[in-house]
Amino acid sequence: MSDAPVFPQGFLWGAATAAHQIEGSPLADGAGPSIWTRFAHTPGMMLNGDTGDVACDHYNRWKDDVKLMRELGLQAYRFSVSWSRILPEGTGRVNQKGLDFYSRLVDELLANGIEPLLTLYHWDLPAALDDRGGWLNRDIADWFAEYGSVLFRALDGRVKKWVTLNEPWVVTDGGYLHGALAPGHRSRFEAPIASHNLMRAHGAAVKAYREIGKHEIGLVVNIEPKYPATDSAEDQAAVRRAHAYMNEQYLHPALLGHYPPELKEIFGEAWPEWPAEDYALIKQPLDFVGINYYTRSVTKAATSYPLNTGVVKQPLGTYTETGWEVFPQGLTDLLLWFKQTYGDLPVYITENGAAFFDPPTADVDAAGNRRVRDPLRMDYLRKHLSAIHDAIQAGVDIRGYMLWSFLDNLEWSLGYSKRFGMVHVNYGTQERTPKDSARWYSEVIRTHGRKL
Ligand SMILES: CO[C@H](O)c1c[n+]2c([nH]1)[C@H](O)[C@@H](O)[C@H](O)[C@H]2CO
Repeated sequence: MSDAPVFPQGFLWGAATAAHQIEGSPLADGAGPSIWTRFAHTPGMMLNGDTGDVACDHYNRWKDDVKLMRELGLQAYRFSVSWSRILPEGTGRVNQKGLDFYSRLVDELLANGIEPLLTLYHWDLPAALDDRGGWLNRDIADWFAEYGSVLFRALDGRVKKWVTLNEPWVVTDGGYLHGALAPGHRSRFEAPIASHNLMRAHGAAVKAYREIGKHEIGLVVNIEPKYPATDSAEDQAAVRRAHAYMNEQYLHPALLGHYPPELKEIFGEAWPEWPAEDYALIKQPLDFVGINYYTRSVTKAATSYPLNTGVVKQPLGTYTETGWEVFPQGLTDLLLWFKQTYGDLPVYITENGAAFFDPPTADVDAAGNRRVRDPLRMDYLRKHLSAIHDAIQAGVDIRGYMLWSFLDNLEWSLGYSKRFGMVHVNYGTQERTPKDSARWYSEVIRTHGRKL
């Protein structure tokens, strides 16, 4: 028997995407605009002026995409729903054609033996709600619960694994503090308010699910291990701030009912005192947590806004096209920290992957088959799956792995310049070509990890 890792029976192997990154047709069939429709059509916001108007045309090609998922042997598919397809004004009137799109998609997945994992919010807030304050308006907790309830009533039972939010940290840090993502605000006063309302909305949606749904619901966070650049007191303190800001800011209130104290230190007068009932709302019992892992940060004290930390590039490190260090050990370390800090709540790795330079068109090999050779991605994935197996062996309850991403897609404000897909997309022709990593992943799934 080879000593290759074998994953637990029932471990769920899949891949992930998000609505605005793959669907295209953002205003089709009565859908309302989202903040990303607006952001992408605001000059200067998107690299090369790219938009999500076409993307991977998944809104029209969804059936063939599900067929390809089956051919690749995926057991699960994590996707997100565009809120403004369901509720064009964000609340009130339901757009049945929007709901029908996702209902058909779920049925097609199930008919092909693929389990749907549905994310309610992957960053594409209805523009109509942004006009009413969006994540800065405390009413958004009710708006989000209303939206979630429409989907819970329509799809629960066919969908058995729900996620409320994808990465509240990125929504806040990118959308309200640094402005690199929609809605493009830059305020250390707005960021804590948006962040807190995101978590209130998460809690309100979980509460609503407990009244309507009969299956599982969780939260997806992006977390990243922070290692001190030196053992100096300044660098250790910088690690403490960076760790609290990214890794504890969302998991602590959701699972422990309080924020880490460092946030008050970081934001100072911009950190409000929240009412006790907010913490009770946020801390709803969860069935699982999704962890999105990409890289680590070697952290030092520095002058930066508002964290006063910096990341130290590793001279011997390997880096991806997005400038992230390849560091699989960080995933094992992080999963052990999660278990030690929050206990034995089930975990899914809901995103893991990398952008490397993949050619814009597929080659044709000697046998005439289109091929995209991506050895760096295969190496990245192999090492991270091995790191996950190490954590499982150490007792972390990891239930599944969703590779980011099923398709090359719109990398937000970086446009189509970064390719994360296991399947190559020729954006000119919309041709899909499974990369070598996809063929390899199929074998990993078929052998429960023995082919790592
Ligand atoms: C900062 O890394 C985050 O964990 C992260 C990385 N990623 C994400 N979050 C998002 O969930 C995806 O929509 C991105 O496409 C994907 C690749 O950038």
